[in-house]
Amino acid sequence: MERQVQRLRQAFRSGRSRPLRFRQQQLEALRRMVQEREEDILAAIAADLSKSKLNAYSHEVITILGEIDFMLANLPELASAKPAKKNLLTMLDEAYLQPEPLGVVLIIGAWNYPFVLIMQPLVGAIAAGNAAIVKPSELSENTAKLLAKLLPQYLDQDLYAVVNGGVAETTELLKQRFDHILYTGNTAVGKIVMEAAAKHLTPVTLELGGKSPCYIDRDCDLDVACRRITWGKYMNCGQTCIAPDYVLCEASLQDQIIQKIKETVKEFYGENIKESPDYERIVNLRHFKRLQGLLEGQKIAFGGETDEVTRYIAPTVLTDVDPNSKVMQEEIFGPILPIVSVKNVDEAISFINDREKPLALYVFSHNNKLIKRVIEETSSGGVTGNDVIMHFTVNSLPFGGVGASGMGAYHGKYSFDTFSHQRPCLLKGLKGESVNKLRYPPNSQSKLGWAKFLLLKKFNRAGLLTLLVTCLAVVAAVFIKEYL
Ligand SMILES: NC(=O)C1=CN([C@@H]2O[C@H](COP(=O)(O)OP(=O)(O)OC[C@H]3O[C@@H](n4cnc5c(N)ncnc54)[C@H](O)[C@@H]3O)[C@@H](O)[C@H]2O)C=CC1
Ligand SMILES: CCCCCCCCCCCCC/C=C/C(=O)O
Repeated sequence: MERQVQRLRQAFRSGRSRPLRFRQQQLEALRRMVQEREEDILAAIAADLSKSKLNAYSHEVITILGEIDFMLANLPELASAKPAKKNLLTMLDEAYLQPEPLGVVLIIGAWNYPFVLIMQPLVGAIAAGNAAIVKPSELSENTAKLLAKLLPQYLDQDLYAVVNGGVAETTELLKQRFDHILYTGNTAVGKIVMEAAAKHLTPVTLELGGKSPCYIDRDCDLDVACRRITWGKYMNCGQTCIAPDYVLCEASLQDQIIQKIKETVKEFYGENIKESPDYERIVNLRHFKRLQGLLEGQKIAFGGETDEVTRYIAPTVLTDVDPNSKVMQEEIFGPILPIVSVKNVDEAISFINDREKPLALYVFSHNNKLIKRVIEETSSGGVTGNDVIMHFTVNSLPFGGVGASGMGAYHGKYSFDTFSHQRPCLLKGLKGESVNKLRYPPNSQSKLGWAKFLLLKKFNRAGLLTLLVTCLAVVAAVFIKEYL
């Protein structure tokens, strides 16, 4: 592994990944890969997650094609130097921010959206001019194998590599020195990644999970709210990092919500959910058993059927859930939706604030002021009002967590920035020493006065005019002294 990282570092140092034309070519090759190998990609995702090809396309492929198109359309602007504001001491100089690639970056993906979670960060890493190693999850082995086969066929092999494997291989990989690590997965492993990165002072982006709450206000269209929640909760069989984890609402709403979600489940998946091409399965037996454990001792409003052989768990709603029960202590990551009753929005806000900061927060209400208040008085990675999941799809919004749900963010411009260093550059000429004398020793009261004036003074319009005249006078004096 050490050799592999060295090989990538050498290729990065050659400067090959930097020219915009090269980055564009690699992104175009990536798009060609997705288009030409679409069938293989859909089949791999389908096999990993018991997912229909149609859903594999809309959950994963669309996102990546959109991200590549965004980068290709915006790369020249994103990569360009941005002029910076100057102070009076540097007003004749050139000041700008120059985005530069970080070097060799590592991207570690999770199994639940195995294609998106590798490809979307990779698009950002390439666009920003880096070399990259990607490590897909071993739990989604079909997609992992396919990525290891396809990426070298389309991308520059000296700059981009795939490492496959489980804990042992990832542990070995994490011993190497990288210039950035973007990790997606659970919080416990997030800490392991951060600890390993600290040994090399490598910055990290951690895309973690958490329990994303969903508050339903009394003043709300419950039909619409329940349809949207049903979609976001049971998509991918609940194995979505930003799925609504649990519902908070007043006790009087509980029965209606249960009824409406039940009707929507029937509308979406039919009478026989097991036969529905739109309903996935739990990824493996360990997670299946974990989820079965969360159902123990709970009051099941509907659903609750399980089948170990196919790892099927029916869309389930739990009612009157005790906030101290196990299902409310860990991220559910499955098709189980607990409803916890609260007296009012104040109690909902306290409930949310008493727990770790979630990755997403959802509020449903006709009352925009209430939505804004919940946003104002809580914290979370992202928010969608009157819907779920959808903030993920807006690539002008950074995607990431806060506190225990992660650090850093990506998507669109934010991916480019995550994998770039914004290098501050100040370019001065070699003239103007008479002004510079103000900052050279020996210091004096009058020099300090000038320094205060030039660096601290705030000007109104009239002041600015006076200043302009003063500056012109200074420039004229300098000019006369140095040239005449
Ligand atoms: N914030 C986000 O964008 C997302 C967050 N997630 C979160 O990820 C979690 C689910 O993913 P996991 O089950 O963790 O996926 P996972 O089991 O696929 O693990 C994630 C990655 O970590 C590696 N890994 C596992 N154990 C390791 C160890 N001891 N040392 C080093 N590397 C190790 C795996 O090989 C894999 O590549 C959920 O909490 C979910 O909310 C999932 C998707 C997106
Ligand atoms: C008109 C069709 C619109 C289809 C929109 C589909 C949006 C699906 C978004 C998938 C969400 C993936 C979220 C990934 C989170 C995670 O990695 O867990």
